[in-house]
Amino acid sequence: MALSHPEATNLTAGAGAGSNRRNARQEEEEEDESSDPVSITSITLRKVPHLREQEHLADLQPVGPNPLDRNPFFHPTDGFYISPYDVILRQAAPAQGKYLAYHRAGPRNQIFFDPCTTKAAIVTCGGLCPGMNTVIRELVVGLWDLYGVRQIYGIQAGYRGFYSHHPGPLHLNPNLVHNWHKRGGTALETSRGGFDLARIVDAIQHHGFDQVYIIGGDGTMRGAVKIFEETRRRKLRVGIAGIPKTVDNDVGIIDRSFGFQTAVEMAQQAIHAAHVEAESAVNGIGLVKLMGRSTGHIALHATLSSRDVDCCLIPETEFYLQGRGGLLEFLEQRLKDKGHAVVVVAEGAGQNLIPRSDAQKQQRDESGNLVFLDVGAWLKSELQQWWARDHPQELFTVKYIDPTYMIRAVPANATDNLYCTLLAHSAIHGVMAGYTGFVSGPINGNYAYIPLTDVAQAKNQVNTNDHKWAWVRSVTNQPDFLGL
Ligand SMILES: Nc1ncnc2c1ncn2[C@@H]1O[C@H](COP(=O)(O)OP(=O)(O)O)[C@@H](O)[C@H]1O
Ligand SMILES: O=P(O)(O)OC[C@H]1O[C@](O)(COP(=O)(O)O)[C@@H](O)[C@@H]1O
Ligand SMILES: [Mg+2]
Repeated sequence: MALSHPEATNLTAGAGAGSNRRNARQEEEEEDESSDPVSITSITLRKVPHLREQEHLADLQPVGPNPLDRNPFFHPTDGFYISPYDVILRQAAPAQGKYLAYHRAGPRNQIFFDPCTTKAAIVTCGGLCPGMNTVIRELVVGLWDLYGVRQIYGIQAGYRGFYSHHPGPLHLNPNLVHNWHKRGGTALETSRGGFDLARIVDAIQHHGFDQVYIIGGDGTMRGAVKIFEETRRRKLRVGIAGIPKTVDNDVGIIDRSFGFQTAVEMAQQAIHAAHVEAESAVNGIGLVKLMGRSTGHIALHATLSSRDVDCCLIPETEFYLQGRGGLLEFLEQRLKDKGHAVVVVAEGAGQNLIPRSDAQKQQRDESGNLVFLDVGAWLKSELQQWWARDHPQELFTVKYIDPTYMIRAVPANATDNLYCTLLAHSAIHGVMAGYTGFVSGPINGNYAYIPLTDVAQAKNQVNTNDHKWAWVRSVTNQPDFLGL
């Protein structure tokens, strides 16, 4: 029952049966009656930084009770406001009785920002993802309606927008953003690169922003950590919240990233088209490249939902073309059996197989990400060469579809829209309560605050040893490529 985090000695939990969202005090009480000493050995709380922990802000006091007390649509009753002892457990089934816990997200009874003077900034960075506009919209409407904040600004075109004077921060209000959740992309615009820490924090100071909401992927979150650290180094009173955006679902700790479900749905359409093309040709192969630089979640989920896929290739497992147990042998058999085949390949799969010039090996995008070669185009060419070599007299066709931008540029579906709303509101509640350097996100279905540093490091890869991947292989009956 020991608590590993030295600063949270009040947090103790009882047996882990039932809900994984448990009030630690409640569990402490339960523990006396029905303790199961074997099932839990310790809980480690991943504490989220609070403004008050900074030496120069040690005397910071709440500005008052949460304005939701006076909101006609809310009637806070006992348990409405979240206490610091209310935690979310990360592991539904812990290893060796050890749990990681995170602060539960939601409104606190005291706030540390005066809504009349608060000045909030919102920025979107990196590639597009369905739901970005919904998050922006809900940040604006949430700040305005829940807390009465009126100075809300959109930073345009990513991190560089903080310091480029043209066009400058855009004053946002609920009327302006009213319909944004119905639009794909980001109305604030986005960009890669341009991360100039000193100039970004100078701009935060210059404009007097005391809340900064940063929507972006893994690169953006690494930048957000640096901004958070620099605001502390400069002794600023600024709340920084990250909202993880990654269509690939490659961010760790949280259950899934927003836009992912919309992306899987869109991917189905591409797979369906590839299937129709392949079925309608003699020896037709439909080839679809899906997003996923280091993870194959979209490919995996789309494959399992579609059931038209004959082979799913993801970055987490290697594959090879020639010889026994290779892709070509498998496809030859499929064409013989069915007359057509559908292959789904995640963009990061097979990168090690594609020949590269020295210049290509060095190529990086503006954010410093390695530029991947097009595995779909390479695979198409390999398949065509193979068939021309081995079956020169027989008809054959490969129809290659790359739906990347069609998938990520659409508006979020209903589920993702609701998810974006809860994410944005969770972030606002956390910042208003004085938390900083955190990310809001769902863990086992409950919303939590997670230290930015944890999220910036955590990866979420497909576990190729688990049931889901085994199921993909049994559905497709594809080779395991273990003859490598
Ligand atoms: N390690 C890093 N430190 C600081 N900023 C970074 C870092 N990596 C990326 N960024 C910045 O974050 C922004 C988005 O990064 P990018 O990798 O393009 O997209 P994503 O955040 O979606 O992964 C860019 O402005 C980029 O300069
Ligand atoms: O052409 P762009 O805008 O650089 O984007 C291409 C890349 O963006 C992605 O959607 C990933 O973007 P993020 O890293 O921003 O999430 C990849 O799937 C793709 O490789
Ligand atoms: Mg990225």
